[in-house]
Amino acid sequence: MIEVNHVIKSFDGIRALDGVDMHVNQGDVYGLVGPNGAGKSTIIRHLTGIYRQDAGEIFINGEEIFENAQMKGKIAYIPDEIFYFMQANTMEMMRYYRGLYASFDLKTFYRMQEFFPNIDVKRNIRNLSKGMQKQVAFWLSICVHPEIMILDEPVDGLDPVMRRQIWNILLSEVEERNMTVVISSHNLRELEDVCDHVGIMNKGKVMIERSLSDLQDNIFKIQVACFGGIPHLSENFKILHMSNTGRVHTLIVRGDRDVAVQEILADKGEKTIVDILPLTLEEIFIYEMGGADYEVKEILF
Ligand SMILES: Nc1ncnc2c1ncn2[C@@H]1O[C@H](COP(=O)(O)OP(=O)(O)OP(=O)(O)O)[C@@H](O)[C@H]1O
Repeated sequence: MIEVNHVIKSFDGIRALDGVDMHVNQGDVYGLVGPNGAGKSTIIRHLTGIYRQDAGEIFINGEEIFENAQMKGKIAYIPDEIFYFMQANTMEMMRYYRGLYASFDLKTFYRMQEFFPNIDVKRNIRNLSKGMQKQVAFWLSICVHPEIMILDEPVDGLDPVMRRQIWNILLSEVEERNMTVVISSHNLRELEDVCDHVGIMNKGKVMIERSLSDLQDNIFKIQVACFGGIPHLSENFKILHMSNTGRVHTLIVRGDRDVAVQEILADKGEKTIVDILPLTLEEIFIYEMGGADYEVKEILF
């Protein structure tokens, strides 16, 4: 269980984190999304005990993480920019991980070698491609059998087959051992397939935190074919976006979908055609960020 209560962090007077609240239960696969500079990597560096917050609380399984070596031994972290020692090859890094993590499982290391056929374990890792370096980081981290895995842009730079493989391995660890996963990524299409919870960050805060299914239930696209102008919805709904083509109106709405249909039929008559369409995580992100004043601007020349 990860609990973050009102965490604040400033760098040179700039607030990178401005009161972050975040909750991740054991066994959750939690996707952390947000625009560039939202504070995702900064909060991740707090969850891994690299940074100490200026204010607020961070508890992992009820314990503070900063300078808590025992708790850090239960967490595997793959940063966006991976560090390897100069001249080290995969075997040497594996021995380093074994020394660092009591839970490192040598059998898993050799068993998993077949998943990474392109990695020459005797070759200097720094000479491997960026994607191969990511593979090694993932391979070593999985062998730790961590309670919590924290990943910053985990599949960035990996080819499609390897991406699928990495997600499969990750999800089977979640299923078999109830591992908790926090993933920061801009690849919302892939996150949607693996995450069960989502936190949307903006300007140093988590502005929305929900299960993915709740999030998708609560915001939807509604298409209404009707005469007599824009369909009306009560104040119980927030309309995030509206457009129309002829007499077909498309609304992106936050609220209860059944009630929305009832209200539109009451407003426009029973013969009105109302169609409800689910939104992808990427669409939800774009519309929610539009409401938070960060939207795709029309380009006019
Ligand atoms: N070590 C640092 N020193 C100074 N400013 C920092 C430092 N780390 C982060 N920041 C600032 O904190 C803010 C949040 O940065 P962060 O890297 O956490 O964003 P992010 O959400 O991970 O962005 P991205 O999606 O681009 O990776 C930015 O304004 C960044 O410039």
